[in-house]
Amino acid sequence: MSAARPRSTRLIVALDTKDPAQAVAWREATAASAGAVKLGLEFTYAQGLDAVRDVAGTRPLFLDLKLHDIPNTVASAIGSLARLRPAMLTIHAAGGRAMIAAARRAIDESFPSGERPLLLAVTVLTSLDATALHETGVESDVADQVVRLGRLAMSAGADGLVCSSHEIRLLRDALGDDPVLVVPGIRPAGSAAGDQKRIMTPAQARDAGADWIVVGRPITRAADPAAQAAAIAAELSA
Ligand SMILES: O=c1ccn([C@@H]2O[C@H](COP(=O)(O)O)[C@@H](O)[C@H]2O)c(=O)[nH]1
Repeated sequence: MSAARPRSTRLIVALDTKDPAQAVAWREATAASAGAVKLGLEFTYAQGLDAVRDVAGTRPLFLDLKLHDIPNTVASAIGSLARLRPAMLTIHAAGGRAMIAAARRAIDESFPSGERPLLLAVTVLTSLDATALHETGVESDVADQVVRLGRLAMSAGADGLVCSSHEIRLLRDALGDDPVLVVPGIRPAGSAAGDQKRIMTPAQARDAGADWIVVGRPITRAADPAAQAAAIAAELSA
């Protein structure tokens, strides 16, 4: 394991809506508390790439489209996304070594140096527990599968991983401090889990070593999204 480096844990707010005006309102309400905005499948399929660019505005963009296809298609898709200048973009590690390596090459070829997004590989979705994972034919337990896919993705050229808080320490032990760990499945104490299965609080994720936490509904469904985002940011820096 490499020498520890100082880390702070920052907040990404997930703007999960089909409505551009709503997304902009959440972006503005959380601007003082969040270090980046996430736009993903819901918004992109509803409104298209130009709207993604407009809603992100000048905020760092976590473009969470979770690409998963044959290597040539993923590489071409990344070329099409380059005009959005995302700060981070996601692929599924389960797409395999050749797909991850093709994504790496596509980023290096499609983006000017200095403007390349972090290539993040999703390991095991935070909505999956052991039973749901086994139903897909994977017999390992969740943690082993996350570490297996994490090793694969990092050795194939990813910059970081999407995982739950439960696997952060295992990934750090296996891969050291280099991978950027982006962690959804975050629930402030008392929040409904919804469809998320592997959850922790913001402070727990910070203490485990997350670089970024991703929070959607606990902020966007709060009566006061600005106040909720500020409370999460305060919990991270406490
Ligand atoms: O494994 C994953 C990968 C991505 N996500 C995304 O994070 C947010 C979480 O939203 P909540 O409303 O806080 O549950 C959402 O945009 C997901 O697409 C994830 O949850 N798990």
